[in-house]
Amino acid sequence: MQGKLITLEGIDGSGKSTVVKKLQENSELRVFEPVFTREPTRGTLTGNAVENAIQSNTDQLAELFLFTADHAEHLAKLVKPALEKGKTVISDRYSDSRYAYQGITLKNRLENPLEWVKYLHRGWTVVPDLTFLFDIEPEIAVKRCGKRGEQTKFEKIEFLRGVRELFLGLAAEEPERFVIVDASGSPEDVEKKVVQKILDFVQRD
Ligand SMILES: Nc1ncnc2c1ncn2[C@@H]1O[C@H](COP(=O)(O)OP(=O)(O)OP(=O)(O)O)[C@@H](O)[C@H]1O
Ligand SMILES: Cc1cn([C@H]2C[C@H](O)[C@@H](COP(=O)(O)O)O2)c(=O)[nH]c1=O
Repeated sequence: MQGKLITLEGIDGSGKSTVVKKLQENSELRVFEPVFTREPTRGTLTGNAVENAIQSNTDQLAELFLFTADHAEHLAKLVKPALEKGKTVISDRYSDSRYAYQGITLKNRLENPLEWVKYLHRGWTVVPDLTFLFDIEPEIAVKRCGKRGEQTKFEKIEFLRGVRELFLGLAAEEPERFVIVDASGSPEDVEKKVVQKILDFVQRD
């Protein structure tokens, strides 16, 4: 039986990675031996190329193709093999980040960047079964990012305001796939909401 793909999305500083670390230590989830992963990937040719692109003044269209190449490698080498073995895969960021972030970075390059980026994925990507959208005010998120050290070009309030709106629009288009989580609470509160929903979802079938 095909495994389930669960993704966590949200603007920088919304607390996804903090909750993922808690999910990895959660004894109730450990029973399902989920495969934890992320985009951009780490320690891969494509992930390293993306990391370099983020740190430099890369052309936004080139950056989109690098993120998308990383997604293709991620699908081929990790996501699809795990799902085919019936594993539950939990990814910290996935394609909805590309739609939301590059939907903004490319807004002056393409007529309808969000739709074009979605089209780029059509026919070969794997659509998640369940996506948690960590929703938070960009002002709070950027303040959190500030506490953890150097900031990337994406961690700017006005930019993240646009990204947040695109994320919320994606969730409104697919209410059966998205669970919007108020990410302004404590890590423990957010983790509790996410864990319960995952348990309900994985045990449902
Ligand atoms: N619920 C929370 N309340 C207060 N601070 C938090 C909360 N969750 C995470 N943080 C802090 O905010 C910062 C960003 O958290 P984290 O890295 O988990 O966010 P993220 O969504 O994964 O960000 P990015 O997408 O940029 O990696 C960290 O310093 C973390 O300790
Ligand atoms: C997958 C993906 C990510 N991004 C952006 C979002 C973040 O600002 C950075 C790195 O992500 P991390 O969670 O902080 O490691 O990259 C993007 O613009 N497009 C994407 O497809």
